Amino acid sequence: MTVLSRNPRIIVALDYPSAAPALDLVSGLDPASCRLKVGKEMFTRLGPGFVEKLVGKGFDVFLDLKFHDIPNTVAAACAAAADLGVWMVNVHASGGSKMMMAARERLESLSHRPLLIAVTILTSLGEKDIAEIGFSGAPADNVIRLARLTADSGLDGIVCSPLEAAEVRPLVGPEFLLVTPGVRPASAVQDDQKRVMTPLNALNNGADLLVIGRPITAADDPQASLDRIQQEIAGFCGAQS
Ligand SMILES: O=C(O)c1cc(=O)[nH]c(=O)n1[C@@H]1O[C@H](COP(=O)(O)O)[C@@H](O)[C@H]1O
Repeated sequence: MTVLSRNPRIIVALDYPSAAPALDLVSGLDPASCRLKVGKEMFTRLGPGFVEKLVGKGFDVFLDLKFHDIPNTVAAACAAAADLGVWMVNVHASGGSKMMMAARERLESLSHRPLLIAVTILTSLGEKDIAEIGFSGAPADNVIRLARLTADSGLDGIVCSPLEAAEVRPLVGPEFLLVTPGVRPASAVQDDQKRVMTPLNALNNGADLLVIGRPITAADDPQASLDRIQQEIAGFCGAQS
């Protein structure tokens, strides 16, 4: 298993339509104080070279492409991600245990083995949304079910909302990573997220890593916004390090 230091706790989601504003923000950041996420928008526009550039600057990069396909395809895609030098990669837990195990086994065969986590129930979905796609019960019940499946498949953690972290933690043990988007400072708008919590409450609820995008990237002063969030959680991070 890849060794993980929980700190730094914040993963900045670089969801920008072009490289310039992302690189502008990144130029003021210290790899020791935050991690970065590249998702579908930037990867589709800018490709692997952009990811390698961030890795080259010394950042832990979470490549968030949420793979969901047949086991062989997902395993090969995860290996391609590993070749970029990324720190973490994700798949959808609803792709099933065979898919997740194939991805894990492929990564285990490599010299650079990124962390592998699975998305449970997207944080933009509420109970009605998941009913529409055939999931019964509350989002939390489904997160718990998929968290167990992910842990049994030998992955390193899950993506869930911070609302579910406290319920999931005792089921998966202390080492299993709970990576939580749906994080909003008290003053921020919710955007399209449905299951949200403030950064400090998310950590107190058992989240390990906070994925935060628009509260930082869409702010007038992204750096100041990130600094405020860092200050909000500084006491927690100091106490845990
Ligand atoms: O896997 C993810 O990172 C992810 C899973 C999920 O359930 N919800 C979710 O919002 N995300 C990602 O986390 C980021 C959240 O961005 P903001 O809503 O702008 O903070 C986006 O890049 C999403 O793609």
